[in-house]
Amino acid sequence: MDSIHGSETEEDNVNRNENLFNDKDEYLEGDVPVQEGLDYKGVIEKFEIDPNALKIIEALGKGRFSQVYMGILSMPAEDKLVAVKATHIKLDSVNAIESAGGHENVLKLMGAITTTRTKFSLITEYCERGSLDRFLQAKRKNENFEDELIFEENGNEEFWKIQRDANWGKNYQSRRDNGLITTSDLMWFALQIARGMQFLASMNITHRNRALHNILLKSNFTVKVADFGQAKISKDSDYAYNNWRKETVLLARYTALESLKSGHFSITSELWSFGVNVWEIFTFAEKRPYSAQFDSDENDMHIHNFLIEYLSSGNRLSIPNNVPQQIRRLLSRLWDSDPKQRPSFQDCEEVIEKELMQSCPN
Ligand SMILES: Nc1ncnc2c1ncn2[C@@H]1O[C@H](COP(=O)(O)OP(=O)(O)OP(=O)(O)O)[C@@H](O)[C@H]1O
Repeated sequence: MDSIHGSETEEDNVNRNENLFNDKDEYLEGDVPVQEGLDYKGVIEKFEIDPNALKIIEALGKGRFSQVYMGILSMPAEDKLVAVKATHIKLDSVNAIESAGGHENVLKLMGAITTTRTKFSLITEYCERGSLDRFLQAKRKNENFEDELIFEENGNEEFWKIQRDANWGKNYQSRRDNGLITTSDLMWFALQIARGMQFLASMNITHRNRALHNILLKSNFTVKVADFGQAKISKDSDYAYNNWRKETVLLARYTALESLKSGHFSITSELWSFGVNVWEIFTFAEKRPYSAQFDSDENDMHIHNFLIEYLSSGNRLSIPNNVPQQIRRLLSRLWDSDPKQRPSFQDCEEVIEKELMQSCPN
């Protein structure tokens, strides 16, 4: 599947610039020392970027703690399109990001501005198709999804479209070029997330900030896990504590049962969250997880207790019909209440790769 490439369509850009804001001039003119109390760990010298080498082009979006711009970074050999994330929260994660940026499916840190701007900025590689949740939402909205699963009349056995139509596999590139995505593409996204997460796990980095909007997509359909480590906000001030509380509530829908109970995260709890990401992919991120059972304000603190009760009673997210049987089984194992029973990221990769070989052997 590594050879699969896609080109950007107009429709893919739907919503991408939805959150435009107009304060870039103010940002560009800022030239004061970084705010006092900003508790980032020192970025080693080679990562510090000269602000004069960076030109802001346009705003891309806004997170809860940050504003993101597209920019051009002048480098010795070439000029590069980059994303500039201006953030004012305390970060524990710069060192983690630095050391982790060596995998195809992990967002690459190009540098940081820590000394001369009003805002601390992280400069990362630019992902043309933006966040995966919005990309999928647009595909669903424009009916640009082709389900490749075929069920026998008795409904018990499933086949791949390619098993009934040998030409189907040959045309995947032109389908992508026409803006259509398929079940194989969904599995391809899931596989790449597993690879990125496996890499982070091998470096002992727990992602923690696991929602699908933190997964970004390049024009060639390469997935980049982003924003890892950034939820590790220190608890020693009221401000940070309140943000940490909000973060906990927002991420509860992605959090493993045992972590909801204990507040502790581990590689095995990351596996549960990965399962929720796969569920989001196959539901086109149309709704937040558990919104059928508990749809409320994002800051509703009750979600935490609700989920502990709901999941402890053995309930899980209901898996839609477009999920292939093997992936369905994988999800059930990822959501095992016993963390030891969960498959590893490597196991996940194997299962998804095997399915992809069936559905899209090209
Ligand atoms: N490297 C990037 N390339 C292209 N677009 C990006 C990049 N990073 C972020 N964006 C865009 O900017 C938006 C905001 O990103 P950001 O990471 O600040 O917030 P978020 O992840 O959506 O929310 P939060 O930080 O609150 O979890 C994203 O949804 C995405 O559309």
